[in-house]
Amino acid sequence: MTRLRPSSETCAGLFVTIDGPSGVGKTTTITHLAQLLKADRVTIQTTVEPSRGPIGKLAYDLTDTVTGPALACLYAADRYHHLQTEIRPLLAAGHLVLCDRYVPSALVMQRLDGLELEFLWNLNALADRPHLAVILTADPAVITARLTTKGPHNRLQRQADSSAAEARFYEETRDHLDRSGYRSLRIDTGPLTPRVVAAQIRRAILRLREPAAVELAADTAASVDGADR
Ligand SMILES: Nc1ncnc2c1ncn2[C@@H]1O[C@H](COP(=O)(O)OP(=O)(O)O)[C@@H](O)[C@H]1O
Ligand SMILES: Cc1cn([C@H]2C[C@H](O)[C@@H](COP(=O)(O)OP(=O)(O)O)O2)c(=O)[nH]c1=O
Repeated sequence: MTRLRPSSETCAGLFVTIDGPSGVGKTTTITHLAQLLKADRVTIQTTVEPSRGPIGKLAYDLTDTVTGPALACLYAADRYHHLQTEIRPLLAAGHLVLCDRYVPSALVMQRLDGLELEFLWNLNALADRPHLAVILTADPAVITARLTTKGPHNRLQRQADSSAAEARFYEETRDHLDRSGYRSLRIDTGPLTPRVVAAQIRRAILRLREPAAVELAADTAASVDGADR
């Protein structure tokens, strides 16, 4: 199978993506993670897919009425435009880019529409590989409860047993990403507060940036872990 383009190995910044079933806690975790990284004086930019640009808005608005390969192409088109207009320039300028949903979401959500993993992988083959792909998980019952609190937004999220199906497809997706050379980090968020989840991701990011920084920052991270569990 085709490999995704390695993320700008020559770029100055770091590209970190966060995926996981709808309602698992991606957006909440990113808010905490951004706070932690800003306190570390890391220059970060958060972004989201579908993007806030014209193709992203179209994909979001049409998710209830457009299905299958047509919808998959809309999300992929948004991703390529997002990379070109926003993500790559930020990386080139040395930012840490945190993206709420990326290719793994396509490999899961469009499977809920009956598409094959191989088709989706090939459709996204030219999308840059992130330096770190975080996959948040939890027991499907926990995810369903969180999604119910939030309120499902669209046709894909309202399907019967969608949380269980997403959780299952994420397991397959993560195996596939690992075999394809992605560096992934899986976190079971069931027993953890969002701040502890964020602290775990922060440590992985610091390790990527400069291994020596982990030791320097260990005290702070440990106090966050301990205080919020
Ligand atoms: N680690 C966590 N533990 C408990 N509840 C959480 C956790 N993370 C998120 N939540 C709650 O779950 C709901 C969905 O979170 P959200 O971040 O919007 O999910 P997503 O972006 O993955 O759809 C929110 O009510 C949020 O407060
Ligand atoms: C990035 C991406 C998102 N989506 C869908 C998943 C969500 O249902 C929707 C984004 O809606 P949103 O309400 O922002 O979901 P969440 O808060 O759970 O992240 O877009 C795809 O179907 N394919 C994709 O490639």
